Amino acid sequence: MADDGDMFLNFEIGDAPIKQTVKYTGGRWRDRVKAQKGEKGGQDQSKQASTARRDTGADYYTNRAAKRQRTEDGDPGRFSKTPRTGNAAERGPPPPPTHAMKTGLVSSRLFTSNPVPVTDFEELPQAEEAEPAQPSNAPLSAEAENFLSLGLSRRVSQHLATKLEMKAPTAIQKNTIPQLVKEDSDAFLQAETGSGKTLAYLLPIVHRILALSHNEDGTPKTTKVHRNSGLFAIILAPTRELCKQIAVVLEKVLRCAPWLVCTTVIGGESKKSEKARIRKGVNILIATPGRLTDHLDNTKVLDVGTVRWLVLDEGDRMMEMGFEDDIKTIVGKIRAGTLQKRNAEGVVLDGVLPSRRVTVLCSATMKMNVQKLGEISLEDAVHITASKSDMEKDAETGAVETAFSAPAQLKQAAIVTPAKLRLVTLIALLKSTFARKGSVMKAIIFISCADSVDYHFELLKSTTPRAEPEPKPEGEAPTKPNIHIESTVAPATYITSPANPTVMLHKLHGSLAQPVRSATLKAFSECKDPAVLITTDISSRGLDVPAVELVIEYDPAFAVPDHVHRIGRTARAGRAGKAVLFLLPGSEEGYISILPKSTPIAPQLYDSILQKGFATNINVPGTESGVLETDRQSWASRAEALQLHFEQRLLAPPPGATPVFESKSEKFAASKQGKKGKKDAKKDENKTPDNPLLVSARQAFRSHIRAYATHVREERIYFDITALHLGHMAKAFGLREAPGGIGGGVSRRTHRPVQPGDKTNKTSKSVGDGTARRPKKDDDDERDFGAADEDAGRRMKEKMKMMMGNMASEFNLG
Ligand SMILES: Nc1ncnc2c1ncn2[C@@H]1O[C@H](COP(=O)(O)OP(=O)(O)OP(=O)(O)O)[C@@H](O)[C@H]1O
Repeated sequence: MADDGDMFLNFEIGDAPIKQTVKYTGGRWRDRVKAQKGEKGGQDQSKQASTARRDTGADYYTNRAAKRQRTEDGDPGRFSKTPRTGNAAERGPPPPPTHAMKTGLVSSRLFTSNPVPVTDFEELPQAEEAEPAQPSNAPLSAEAENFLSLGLSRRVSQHLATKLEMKAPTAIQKNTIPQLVKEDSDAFLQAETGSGKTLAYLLPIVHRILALSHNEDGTPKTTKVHRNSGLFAIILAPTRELCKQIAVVLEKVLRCAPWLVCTTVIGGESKKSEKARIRKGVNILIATPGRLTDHLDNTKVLDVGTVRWLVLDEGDRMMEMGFEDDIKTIVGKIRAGTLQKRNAEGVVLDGVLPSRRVTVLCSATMKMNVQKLGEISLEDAVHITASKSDMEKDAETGAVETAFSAPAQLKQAAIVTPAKLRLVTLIALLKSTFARKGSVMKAIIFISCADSVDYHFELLKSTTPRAEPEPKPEGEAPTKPNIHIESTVAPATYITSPANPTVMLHKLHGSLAQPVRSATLKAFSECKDPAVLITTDISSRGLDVPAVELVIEYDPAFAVPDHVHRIGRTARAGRAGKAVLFLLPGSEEGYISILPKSTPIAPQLYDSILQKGFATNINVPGTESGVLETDRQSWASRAEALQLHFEQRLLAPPPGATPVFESKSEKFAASKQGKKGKKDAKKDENKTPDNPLLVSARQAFRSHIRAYATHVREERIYFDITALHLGHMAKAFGLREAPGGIGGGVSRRTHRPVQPGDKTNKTSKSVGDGTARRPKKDDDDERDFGAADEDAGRRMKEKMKMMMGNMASEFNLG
């Protein structure tokens, strides 16, 4: 069945519902055509429609769908590369008729020509049915274990219990702390996400530095230690956010020893002020590799002669981000200098601090590059895991074989959603998640790239201007608006409900200026209202926001270990959590089979999500009634009306502008309608300014498709760009057809509208076929899809060639 409804929509602009010719079904073909012509009121209009139909490529859907049905191999054991197509109606209970079907009003067809999942969902346990498992990353029982018995001083243990409310260690802390307190060997810590690895390495370091000036019982020694006594530890982490987070944890611990000082040196901040802080004296330095290398080269006052610990947190990520050379330089420089046995003030360090330089490598997952990092940085390291039996096994075999998995208490589900329905399913899921106040406080949505994050944030945020803050009583200073979060935090009207009227939307990615990134993360962490963070993989590592109860992978991770880190943002330290993965029907369903799971991942069909999410009205910002008007109150008609609403928003001309057209075919058809020549249409093209949301949608779509081509090689069998239906995927971006310019000269984040708070508008940098190497960055960032790898570039080209051959007219590629 062709997606006929779409072709007429290509002409439609503005908010008002548009009259469409009634679509006739049943009966003989000739009669249907006759009736259709009669309805249209004449030969001319009918001709025009058929031209438009050809131009928009609507026939393509019919042919392609029919072809798919014919080539269906029907082997249920295999994931067919090209999924079956069919109506939702063919797969089970038919969806309620859409309001378009009933009334002849235009709707955006979502439920036709969709691929059918290859999994038999009825056979599988549903997400809700899974038994809750015992938490695997929770603190141990306080009766059985405490920090004092692990060898930490009374001062530190009491501080943890009374001020930080941590009475007992987690399993990884139990196994790490005694080792690092007593021994001086290198260590490789590997444990689940949210299991407390940060304190596992920080506490022994603080304990041993504290021992320079204090006895075991807490009584002071004659030696005094202060910020100028030397730099004793360096902690490296891949992202600025993670560095700041580690610093916050360490500062809390150091409140029991306020004479010790830690600081961060990270990219995106003033080097001058970092130098000044180093000059004032620091005992523990937390840094991103790029910035530390810079300081080692240029900041003379940075003396690493007293450094006893080098911690590499999220080691695999640092390798992945191209910091291998920086890490080699750092390790080399630290090892090169003579180890000072006494500090400048004559305090004897050896015996209390390790008598050699200790390197600690931390990771929740194990990748090949971690082994390489181990070779660069570790010498005879002990492998420490949460389970003693794993450690014993590894010690016996001499190998590091511990499998990584998600925390046992984390509930996981996969929603198999056709591309066209992705956007409305996401909103339905969020709507039902936040339906009741207090049910879920915070959710994180992972999206493939920064452009797409920007677009989804703009699309979902409220369009109504924010209310002015209440005036303060006289004499009181007015609260200053936080300028850093003006463009990254906004109410999310579409996903609210009468019971939960305020949900705050946040966005975070690596192309935002550092003060904006920090302020946004802070706003999300401290938000008292329910909150959603839309983000890239920049937030997948180490981020610890305790109230995150739901993680949505709207775009699957580029490699399985990244998936484990992403879902690990919830279910931390023994808390409950849920993770939902969006997959397309067909080969993507097979991805579930390679995911490490402590509990089964229950695949779910999108129908139930839509049904639940759109059981009630959808709130829409900026309209008089405040809700989305549909003439039928069924979930399916609400879904289609919402999709149409988004498509209309994208096509609405900016205030005071002439209408904007999405494709050449639209321009051509519109020029014919208005009895204009092609020349006039060309003139219009020059005059018509694009709606910024439409520009953003196109850019997001392009970047998303490029990103899709960069899944790791082993997983491309599931994420096959050549099997992706670009037209359907465009719908998930509110676009009526896929924009061109995906495969050719790829420009790096340039067409994105500049937003307040963004870093300098990076100049356009064409990288030809997308094969250029990633530029070396000052610091952390997420993937840059302008510079997709060579292989991805080739596959993109293949895909484009294939698409060009079949449907150049539909997608306007060229
Ligand atoms: N002994 C403890 N008792 C209670 N809570 C703890 C304990 N140790 C750590 N936590 C809490 O557990 C959470 C997760 O800790 P942390 O961020 O160190 O985990 P992680 O293992 O490094 O996770 P990831 O691999 O995701 O980076 C933090 O909120 C921390 O405060």
